[in-house]
Amino acid sequence: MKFTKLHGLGNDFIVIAGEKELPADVDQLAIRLCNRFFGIGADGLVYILPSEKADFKMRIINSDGSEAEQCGNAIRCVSKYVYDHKLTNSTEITVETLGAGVQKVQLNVQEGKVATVRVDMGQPILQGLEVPTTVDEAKVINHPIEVDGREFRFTAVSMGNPHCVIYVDDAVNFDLAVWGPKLEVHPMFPRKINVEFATVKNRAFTDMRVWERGAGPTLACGTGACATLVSSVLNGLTDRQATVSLKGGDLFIEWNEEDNHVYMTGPAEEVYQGTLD
Ligand SMILES: N[C@@H](CCC[C@H](N)C(=O)O)C(=O)O
Repeated sequence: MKFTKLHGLGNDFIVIAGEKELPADVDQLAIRLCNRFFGIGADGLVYILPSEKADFKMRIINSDGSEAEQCGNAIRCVSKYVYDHKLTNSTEITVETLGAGVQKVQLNVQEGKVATVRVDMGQPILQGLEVPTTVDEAKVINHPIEVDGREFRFTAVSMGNPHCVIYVDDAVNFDLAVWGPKLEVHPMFPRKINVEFATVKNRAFTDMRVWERGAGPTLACGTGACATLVSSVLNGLTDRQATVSLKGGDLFIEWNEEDNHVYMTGPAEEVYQGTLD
């Protein structure tokens, strides 16, 4: 079986195309292949499948074997793969996701290859029970949460997958490894959660570090960057267009007032191809 390794700002994926459906043991396969010591190593295993509703379908399995509803960096990688590998010659495509519907993608092609990708990530979900959290409120903004005697305040946003955004003094040096795993499995989050620690630098620029559900600390998270921008607007901290700066690089995020959709623009890169026994 052939695979291709791609990444979006260092959030890396093993991409498999050409299959009709997910294998039955895809959770075990993801755990084995994503292992950085005994496998290929990646944050997730991504399948590009045929779709009845869109040009392509994407499924993403986290490195712990759990399936995610959506992945912003993976959708950029999938978009680059299908164009660069000539599965399409269109620079405007649609990709079906498990939890965020069909997404419209614009490809920026330079010298015959996709350099950056702009994705319509759809409308954010803000109703507390729908994110899901255990808080039954229309919006969960700056809500208290206690972990090991420390109180944080979070804003809940679903981009198809669940996120909680927490503002801290210094996101870049924040101790992700201590607080991330505890918040990920907090009882307030029935399907677990992706945790973003953010520091707003000015109305157009935010530092963010992420602890991902099912994958731990990653260099970047596309849906997490979208959730951070939405949260920052809800908290009155940034404008509706801003750069979210991650460990692996920057994403440009817009939350459009007219259609309520969030748009994400960023790069995707292919690293290598290989064959699995
Ligand atoms: N890295 C991703 C999100 C991947 C899924 C996430 N870990 C989850 O379980 O929801 C992104 O770029 O959005």
